[in-house]
Amino acid sequence: MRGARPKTRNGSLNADKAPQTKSREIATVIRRILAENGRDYVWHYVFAIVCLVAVAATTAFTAWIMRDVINEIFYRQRGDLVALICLSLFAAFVIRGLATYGQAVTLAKIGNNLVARYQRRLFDHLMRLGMGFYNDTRSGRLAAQINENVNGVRDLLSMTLTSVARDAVSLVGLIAVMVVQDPFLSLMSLLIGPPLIYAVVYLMKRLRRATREAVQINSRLIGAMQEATQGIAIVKAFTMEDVLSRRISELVSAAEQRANRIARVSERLNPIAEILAGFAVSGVIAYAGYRATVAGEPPGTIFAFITALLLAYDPARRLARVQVGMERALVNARMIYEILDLEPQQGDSAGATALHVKNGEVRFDAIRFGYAEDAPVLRDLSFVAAAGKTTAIVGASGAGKSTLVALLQRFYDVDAGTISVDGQDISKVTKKSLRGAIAYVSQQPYLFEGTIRDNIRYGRLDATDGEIEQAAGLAAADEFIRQQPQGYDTEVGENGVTLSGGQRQRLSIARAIVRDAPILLLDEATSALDNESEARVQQALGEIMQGRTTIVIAHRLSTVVNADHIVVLEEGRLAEQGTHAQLLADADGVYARFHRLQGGHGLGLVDDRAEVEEPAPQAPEQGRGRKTARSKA
Ligand SMILES: Nc1ncnc2c1ncn2[C@@H]1O[C@H](COP(=O)(O)OP(=O)(O)OP(=O)(O)O)[C@@H](O)[C@H]1O
Repeated sequence: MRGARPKTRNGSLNADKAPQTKSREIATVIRRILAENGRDYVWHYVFAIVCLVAVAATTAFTAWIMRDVINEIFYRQRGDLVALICLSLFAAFVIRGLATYGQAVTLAKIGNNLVARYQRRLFDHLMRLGMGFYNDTRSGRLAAQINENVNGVRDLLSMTLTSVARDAVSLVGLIAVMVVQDPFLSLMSLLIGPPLIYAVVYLMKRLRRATREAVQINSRLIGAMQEATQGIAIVKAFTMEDVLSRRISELVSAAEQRANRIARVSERLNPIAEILAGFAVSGVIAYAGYRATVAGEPPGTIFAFITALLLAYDPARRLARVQVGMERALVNARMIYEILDLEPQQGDSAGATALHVKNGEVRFDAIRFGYAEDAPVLRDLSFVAAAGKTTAIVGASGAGKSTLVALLQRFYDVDAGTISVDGQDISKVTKKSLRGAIAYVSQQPYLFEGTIRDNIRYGRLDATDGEIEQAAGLAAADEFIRQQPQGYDTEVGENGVTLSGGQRQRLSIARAIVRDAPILLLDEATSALDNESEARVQQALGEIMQGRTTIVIAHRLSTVVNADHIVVLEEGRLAEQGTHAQLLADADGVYARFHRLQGGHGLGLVDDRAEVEEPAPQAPEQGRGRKTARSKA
């Protein structure tokens, strides 16, 4: 059952592993990209290939025709052929221009569509990955890596196509022209092939590691910048600007160094290729010059040969370079597939059915759970949150309260025991139906890009505007929403920065009200609320708790006192449970002890004096409780 826990780290993006890429992996990855996407682009590819072959053919033709230009026009003085040769040359250039345009636009279209496809696919996949993945992955870094890598998938395909269909075909055509014109000279020129291939293979190896490191450092840098700007208030409050600037500056330097290293390695190909080409061209000219001067050979053949040789140099250099570029694209594509190949966790079990909630009783039965194998967080925990009642969970920080709430929503799977809703094991029902039956108000409300109305509507997508406004009214949010510049249609800033903590909290309560779910999970906010808005939030929560099974991680004394049932956790175990009065009655109990020692401030409780109704005195210790309560009045 153990699922999306740190084990997913194995597939996490931060692993700094060196890729064991073999050259056939390029073929494997390209085959996979083609198998997954190729079918939809067949006609686009056919058109692009026709264009690329036209480019190659016209290029070879311009070299070929040079022999007739020299021999027929200049050497034999055939004026009648001038028009024909010039027209055919002009036609070749026109065709080449149009074909180049056609292939470039088609390839760009395929490439852009591929990028869009992979972006959609990645996001859909990310939404399905378990919480364990997000525990291990920094969101800014992830976004930067996706952005950087997704282009690699596009480049890999377009580079392959361009290099194979245009450059390889051009090269073959031009070599054919060379061989037909002069086989001996061709052999001489082709001698530079083996050292060039050796240089490419050597450089590719060097480049592979540098590329992966560069992607990782760049995404770390962009992620760090994003985190610094997101936490700008803390940065300023703690005057962290200089420290962060220094840290970012180190990352910037590292990224700069990697980029320089990549440039040095990949650009090394240019001087190597130039030297080899210079060797071939000067060798050919020397030999041809000898034949022309000593043997008196007409210049046409040699001229056509040299034209073909010079024209062949470009595609040959590009083909060599494309190998280097492909190496980078391959690293990018592999990193994309590392994310896509991560198994989504907490999938629905085979034969999972929809959860049917009648009363909404939630039962935790002998739960055991830990985020890591050898660090249990919850141990043999059993209790029942009665249908339609409020159950408060209290316990010291780190006792496992939030973990409990996460398990009920199946963010993680339990290691042992069962959680059931109305007798149905939650691991055997669909996640969608389970989460559909739960409305969750988190301690730190999260607002998404969009308007206030959109943010409330995320509770239930088919909610009408009327229902949204009614929910906002119940959450005591309607008034401040109407005071916003565009009312309900006001765009919220990033995570609602333009709203106060209390306002954000009330919007998230409105979202939960709109959901209209039978089970309510509340992680009470203790911060960011002034007395007035806290009272309003309390009142709003009171509204929606009516008649629903509510499990609340209680921080306020009033919530605990008024709860129907209190569950006290200690180091992941059930320490005791009962009502406030029952728990206080046991003077040696954990709850009473904390209450006594800390006068109501213990157990993570907040002293919200104005809210607390004085409980009936039942035990001597309760006198202290009352004292606290009374002093609040
Ligand atoms: N995502 C996580 N990965 C690993 N360990 C975690 C994770 N979340 C929580 N823990 C650990 O699990 C234990 C219980 O944490 P939990 O958040 O459930 O406590 P809590 O009772 O809600 O605390 P608080 O009142 O401070 O929010 C802690 O020791 C914590 O370090």
